[in-house]
Amino acid sequence: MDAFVSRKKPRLGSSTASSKHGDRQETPEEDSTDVKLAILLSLHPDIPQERLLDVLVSCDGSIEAASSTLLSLPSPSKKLKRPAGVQMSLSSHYMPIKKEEKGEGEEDEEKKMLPTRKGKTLHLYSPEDIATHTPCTIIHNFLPASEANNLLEELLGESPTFTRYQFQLFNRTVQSSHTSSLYVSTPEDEQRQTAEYTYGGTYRTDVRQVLPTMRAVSASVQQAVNREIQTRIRTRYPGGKKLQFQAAREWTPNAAFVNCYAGPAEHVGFHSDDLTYLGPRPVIGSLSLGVEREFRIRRIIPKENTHAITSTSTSSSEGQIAIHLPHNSLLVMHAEMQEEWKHAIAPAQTVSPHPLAGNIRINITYRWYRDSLHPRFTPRCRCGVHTILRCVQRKMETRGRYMWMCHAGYLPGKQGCSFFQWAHFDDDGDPIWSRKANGTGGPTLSDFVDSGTKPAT
Ligand SMILES: O=C(O)CCC(=O)C(=O)O
Ligand SMILES: [Fe+2]
Repeated sequence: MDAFVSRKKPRLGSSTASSKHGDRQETPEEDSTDVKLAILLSLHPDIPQERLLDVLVSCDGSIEAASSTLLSLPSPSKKLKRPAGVQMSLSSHYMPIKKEEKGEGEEDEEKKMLPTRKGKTLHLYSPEDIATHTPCTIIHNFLPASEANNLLEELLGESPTFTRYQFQLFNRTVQSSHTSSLYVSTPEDEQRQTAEYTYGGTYRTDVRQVLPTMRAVSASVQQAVNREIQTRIRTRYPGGKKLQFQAAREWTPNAAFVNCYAGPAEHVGFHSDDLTYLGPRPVIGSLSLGVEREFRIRRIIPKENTHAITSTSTSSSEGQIAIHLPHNSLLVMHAEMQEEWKHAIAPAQTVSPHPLAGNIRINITYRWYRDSLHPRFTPRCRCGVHTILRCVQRKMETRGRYMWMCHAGYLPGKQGCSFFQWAHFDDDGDPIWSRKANGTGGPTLSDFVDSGTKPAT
């Protein structure tokens, strides 16, 4: 939620949003969002605080713009699930850009400018539009229908015991609106995840072993995601080459957050996924089941300062993009996503019930935790909490650089030790340590797909 910062707040010790789930990445340069939120709350007392915050983010922190956006929103009773009159294809909206701006490895730029506007949301449905205008690609009807239903039922069976994570927001401890759980491949990994990995500075207690259908499906996810990555590199990245710090190796998921949104109001606010174990330029495979919901994305780095790639219109005047995620769709968040965009699942006023799930949406985000970023290797700060990896997003002079920093300042009742260290990576995104790392070798997480054959180290 760092898009609306206009003045600096103390580096550490002041609270901001952070999560057990570990999926929020916010820079230390954030400011008095609480003041802005309080003003908005006084102007719009009937609108939930989280909604106000989302709109404030989408308006770059401008109270005036947020307030007029809120006034123009339909009242709850009028809101439609799929907005009427919304474009189903963008072909009629393309605006040409100059030929000389074309990059090698990029598709024809003629079609690429996107009519997003601040405070407005552009709805995208087709895989072609999504690939062209966002850092994501989507595969609809990804699994055979019966397998998708089996997976949905398997996870619906588990979801009543999922938990809400807690995080700090404006000096208050609040709970996530939706529930989730973390899945890994083996019982040993379950144990390691609870004992060794921290999320937002605390250990996770709710870690589970992948269930049979989920494991079976992982192979298809792995295959499809790797295919999408290669297509993306070939067709969209400068010179047809992977991005700097993007892994060169095959993407092999070994951890997955399963999210449950039980009803239209459950949502997740704008965030970037935590890079601490994924490393820079990560790719995430996100499988949606049950009720269709809107995945909102918003660019946070001006296009001219990015490493790439997807050609949307120019930076600061862009609004949000909503990607519609129907049952059985696989969304791939590509390597440009986490550092340059934020994403959210927007609250909905209504949803169309799904025959098996009712009003519930289940989502699996398949992730690849790098062995080289196991917490035994990463820097420890003076207060004993694992450091977290962040990318500088706002500060112009250091934008795009990575840093290890203390997370304690974001925990309830804890002041950070202000530990800070620049992070260095090789071209494939594995860390280069200036001093000897904290540990050498040792067990790492097993891959979902071939954990049976991978030697236990
Ligand atoms: O539910 C989704 O599609 C996204 C969830 C998400 O952003 C996350 O788990 O980090
Ligand atoms: Fe996320």
